[in-house]
Amino acid sequence: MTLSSLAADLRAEAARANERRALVLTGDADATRAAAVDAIEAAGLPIPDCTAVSAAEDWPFEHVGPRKSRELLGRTQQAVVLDGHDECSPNAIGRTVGAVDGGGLYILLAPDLDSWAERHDAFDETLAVPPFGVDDVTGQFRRRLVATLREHPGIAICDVDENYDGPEENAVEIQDDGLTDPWPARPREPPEPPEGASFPDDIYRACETADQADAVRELEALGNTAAESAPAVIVEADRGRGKSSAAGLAAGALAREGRDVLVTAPDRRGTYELFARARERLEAADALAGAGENRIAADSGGCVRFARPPEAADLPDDPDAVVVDEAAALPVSLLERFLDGPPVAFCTTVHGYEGAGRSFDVRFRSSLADSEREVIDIRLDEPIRYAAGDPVESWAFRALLLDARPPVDQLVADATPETVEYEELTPERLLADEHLLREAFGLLVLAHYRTEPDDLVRLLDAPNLTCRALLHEGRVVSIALLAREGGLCEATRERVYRGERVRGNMLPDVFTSQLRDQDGGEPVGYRVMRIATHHAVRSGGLGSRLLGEVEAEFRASEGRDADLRGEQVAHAGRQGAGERVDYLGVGYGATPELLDFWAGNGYRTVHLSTTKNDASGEHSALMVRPLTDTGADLAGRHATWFRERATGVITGPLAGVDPDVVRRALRAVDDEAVPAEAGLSERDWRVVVDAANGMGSYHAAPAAFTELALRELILGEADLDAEAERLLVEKVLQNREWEAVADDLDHVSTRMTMRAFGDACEPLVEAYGTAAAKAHRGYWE
Ligand SMILES: CC(=O)SCCNC(=O)CCNC(=O)[C@H](O)C(C)(C)COP(=O)(O)OP(=O)(O)OC[C@H]1O[C@@H](n2cnc3c(N)ncnc32)[C@H](O)[C@@H]1OP(=O)(O)O
Ligand SMILES: Nc1ncnc2c1ncn2[C@@H]1O[C@H](COP(=O)(O)OP(=O)(O)OP(=O)(O)O)[C@@H](O)[C@H]1O
Repeated sequence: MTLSSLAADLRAEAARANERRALVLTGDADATRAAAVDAIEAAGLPIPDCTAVSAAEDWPFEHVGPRKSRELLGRTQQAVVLDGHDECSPNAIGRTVGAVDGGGLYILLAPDLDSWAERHDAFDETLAVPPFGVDDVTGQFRRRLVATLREHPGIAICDVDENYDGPEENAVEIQDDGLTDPWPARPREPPEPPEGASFPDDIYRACETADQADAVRELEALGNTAAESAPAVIVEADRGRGKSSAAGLAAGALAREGRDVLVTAPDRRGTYELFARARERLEAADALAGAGENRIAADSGGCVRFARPPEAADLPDDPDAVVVDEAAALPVSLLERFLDGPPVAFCTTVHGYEGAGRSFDVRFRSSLADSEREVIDIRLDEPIRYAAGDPVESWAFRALLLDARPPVDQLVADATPETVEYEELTPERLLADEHLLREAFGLLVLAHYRTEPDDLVRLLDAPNLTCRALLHEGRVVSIALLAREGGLCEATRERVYRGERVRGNMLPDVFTSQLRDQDGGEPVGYRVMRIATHHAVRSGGLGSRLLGEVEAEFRASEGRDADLRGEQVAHAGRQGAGERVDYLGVGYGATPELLDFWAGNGYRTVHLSTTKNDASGEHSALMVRPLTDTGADLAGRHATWFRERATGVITGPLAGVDPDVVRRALRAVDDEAVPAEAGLSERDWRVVVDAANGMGSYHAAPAAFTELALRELILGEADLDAEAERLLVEKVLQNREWEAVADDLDHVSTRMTMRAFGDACEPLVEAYGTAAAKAHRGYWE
């Protein structure tokens, strides 16, 4: 069999079953590239519908660079060539494989499969974070990838000779023909418009599958603005089931009725299909009044418009309905904000390339249940691009662990801090036990809305990462992914101080370049990149136990020789085994609950970022738990600097932040960062004492109140209740107007707020007042 006939057979079989087939061409880079073009021609695939993702540029069809694979998301092509010679990232595989249509070919180019794992490519370079070099990156992911390619049906593997000069010669050795002799696909019946539907028939006739028509029928609820409790429609599907299109058809129908539909998604490009469907429906009804980049308008006055997630959550211009596409890739705190608005649809990919529907389910369902919303669930199963059971999709799920999930609830329900074992999950251990790997990765996916296939390589191959877990009867119930940071040599520290970025060293980078600490990159820290406890056993102390175990393990390094540091660590093997660790740290999107968790485990605030995370709208909190004297020095000076800049940044860039975030971040600042004396003058104290007695005003000595508020929010010696603390944050630190504070605290009048402010001053005088201050109290008695 020649490459030509194999390509033609694969294509014919794919077309018959409306499935895809994969063709892996291995060997010399140029030879495999030439063979890929020949295979596409021999298969008779139309050139305009083919794309190569490759660092090489000489292709007879569309070509995108290896870092631009995102451009294929949501698109449909007849063939996609992923050129793995220069780099091969799981994200690129995930994004490209879903773009191939039924009847098409997915072509993967790779070096010799037996030695692929040992080679280093450009993607490996991104994993080699200082002080590690690319040689420290292992090839475990590729080893596993090769095994899955060899095991799965529907995947042809051919070795291409270095002197390849045409598909008809014997220049290709077929290792596996990948043919499965499938049943022909059953023809798809066009769906009928359902009875009693309120959207016009043409909307339903435009649906591709019965599942999609059912989804659109349920999405009619978005027009239900009169309902007592506005509905929340959840649309879940794997990729390519037409959920974005369903939302687009519904949005088009609503706009035609004159409704204002606000659409949001983590990435504007991902809403291309949604807008395309809405626009087609308006055009078909001759109702399109205009189309701009982020807005299409109907002649009824309705529209479909896009806003980025944090802005959309403010519900600009009061939309009549909201569609959140790829909702699983957004943080829950942001999704919750849509529950205060009009009818809303959340569309999520169940087994996606970024964010997973399962995690959305686990994390967001309880918020939905607590809301007043009527919840309508829709699931689309029938694939549109290709038939159900497509072997290439099955392979991609397995190879990238897209369907990895934590253990089922029943197996871990009895886990407590007493029943679990603390363990290091080494890549070798995870690879030897596919169950464990799936459970561990499944739990990590839950930990963070942005976990993506590339994280699998990081887990298996990155020299700076290490994984610890608690296991209950062999099942992972709590997991932490730790990144080794710092220990940078002087030259690197100097470069960072001068503004150069240093990869994979988040805390040292912020300490040095943003916070101007020339020595901030010297101590060695382990940053908790991700931590997650199985949802069935949260709040049972497991997360804290895991952090406690990590601390005990790394604290044991205290007595170690401090000479084994810096660049030398790279030679000490993965994660620099044996070096002394100065601190544990963490940086995360700050919410009141998470701040409590970290503070409760002894982590102390050293920074609150002044800019918001693009996707979540949250500010990052950076916290540190020192383990050695060097770590304590670092933590101590940063805590002091944070206290010193706190008033300036809280009145400025953090003025709009949730006061509970500010309160808890400040309470987690080390008490040592606060000077022994409050430093108020006698007159300042008189103003404060008078304020406590309802006289004078905050404006008589704002700096004195600011100093006292900050002191109390860190030390808590006056033991104010939560409401009084919020008042101090909003009025004194964030400098909001009395009306705004009264409104936010649900006070009936500003007078009530001012009185509450006076009441809060009394315990401050008691806790921190000088003798003279206390004496002045006598004046009012
Ligand atoms: C770097 C990062 O990864 S930050 C992101 C952390 N991970 C996540 O948010 C993933 C989802 N959440 C989880 O997996 C868990 O809630 C964790 C890891 C945050 C905490 O693990 P648990 O095993 O529940 O911790 P543990 O039982 O020791 O402590 C729970 C305490 O943390 C706090 N807490 C933190 N997050 C939450 C939350 N979402 N809801 C309620 N309490 C929370 C509370 O103070 C809670 O105490 P309580 O139950 O008495 O109210
Ligand atoms: N009703 C429809 N009319 C025309 N094309 C459709 C329709 N529904 C789906 N498609 C096509 O099928 C493909 C998948 O649809 P869509 O993007 O809506 O699905 P999805 O579930 O959001 O998938 P993904 O997560 O891959 O973007 C797209 O190429 C789209 O053009």
